[in-house]
Amino acid sequence: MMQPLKRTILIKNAVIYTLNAKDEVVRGNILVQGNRIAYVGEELPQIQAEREIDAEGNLVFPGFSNGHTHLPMMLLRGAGEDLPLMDWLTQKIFPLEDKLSDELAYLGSMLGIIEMVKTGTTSLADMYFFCDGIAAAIQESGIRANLSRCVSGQTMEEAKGRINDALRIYDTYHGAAEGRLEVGFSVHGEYTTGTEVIRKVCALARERDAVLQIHISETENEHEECKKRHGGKTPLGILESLGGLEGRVIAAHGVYIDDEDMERIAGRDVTVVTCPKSNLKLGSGIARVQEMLSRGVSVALGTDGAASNNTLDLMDEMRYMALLQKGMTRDPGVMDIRQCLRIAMQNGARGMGIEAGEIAPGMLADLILVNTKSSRFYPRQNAEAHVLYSACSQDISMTMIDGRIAYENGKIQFCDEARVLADFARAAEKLYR
Ligand SMILES: CSC[C@H]1O[C@@H](n2cnc3c(O)ncnc32)[C@H](O)[C@@H]1O
Ligand SMILES: [Zn+2]
Repeated sequence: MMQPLKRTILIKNAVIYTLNAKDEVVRGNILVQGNRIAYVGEELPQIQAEREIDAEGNLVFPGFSNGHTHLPMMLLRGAGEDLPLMDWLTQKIFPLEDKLSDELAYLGSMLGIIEMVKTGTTSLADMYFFCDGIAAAIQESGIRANLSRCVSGQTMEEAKGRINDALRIYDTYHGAAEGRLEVGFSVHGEYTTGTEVIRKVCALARERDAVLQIHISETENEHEECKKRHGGKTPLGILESLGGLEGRVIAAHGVYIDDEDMERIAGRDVTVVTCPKSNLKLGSGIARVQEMLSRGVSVALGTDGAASNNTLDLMDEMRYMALLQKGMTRDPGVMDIRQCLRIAMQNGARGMGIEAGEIAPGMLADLILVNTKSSRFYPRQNAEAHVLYSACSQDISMTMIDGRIAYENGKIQFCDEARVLADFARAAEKLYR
């Protein structure tokens, strides 16, 4: 018998969907040592683990990765309904955002992370303001995140304070939380931000090899107005001309990116994050995900904020994505199950440069257990189809992030959920007063 090791967790008797290059499914065991996966296979490691989990009847997958969200917008859920994007933003969201603070952003983020972890999310890319509050929630909860302070403004004068704050957030938090928190840079969108400001933020990201996140071609109006203002150039065309496609990019939404745009970004370090529910709810449209994939564009999945979704549940989101693409293309053969799982669990992590999204030795231990006891998993023949088409996030029995159990059998492990909910409710009362 080997010596006991610190923070060693042995998950036994599971059906493991590795999402590795060979797409192997293993009936066996996973050894987690520290924050990484040490072993995956049929053999039972002869080790005295700190914790043994008998996962009989459970499936293991990499955790979901949310490629685009705004955590504090949990506070704004239900605040603006049945409106198109620009009216939603200007009439409902911006006035409430004027009343936010770091304390509110912290509470909104804590509740958002609780919802995410309960629904199997292990990493996220957030762009917002009040990033000190968001960073506190990320650090306290144990989730993995790429965080960026959003910059907008037509002139450098207008954007200067925001750019300085983005740099302060980078200097303060990049690499914090034992490396779980990385900091990127973000631009709200071409339509709210002048070209010199975009150029500057792109350069800051590139110089640091940091991720640049931006809303891109979310609505037809945004896409067409950009072309009118810039001699036919699309938002992605503008970004390219400003040096924005040379580094690592998360392009959120991409509903209207055209064939030329797809050619522009295929093979580059650009991940288009599709947010199907937010796009449906705001009446923005349906992204051409299948077309992007067939042209070699990397696509990941995001929820956007809880004010436009209105959940942060990627299992639900993944199903919307699959069904919409089949319906839109009138081809049930597109978006097969493994491809959907990769988009929801692997591509976001890759876009953020996170070594997760695959259950394999050496990878970060970010994974979920899905319990198959409910009738939703019967008949027993095609469990992965049930995960995509009939399961619900309540079937997730455990979420592990960085080798730590963040959620297990209905209970959040990193905080007192009832206390967070009570604090959040009190703060929201004041916000809406
Ligand atoms: C970039 S975060 C700051 C800013 O963006 C607003 N926002 C949230 N969701 C969307 C969206 O889908 N498109 C455009 N802008 C969005 C948020 O309310 C903040 O003001
Ligand atoms: Zn957004």
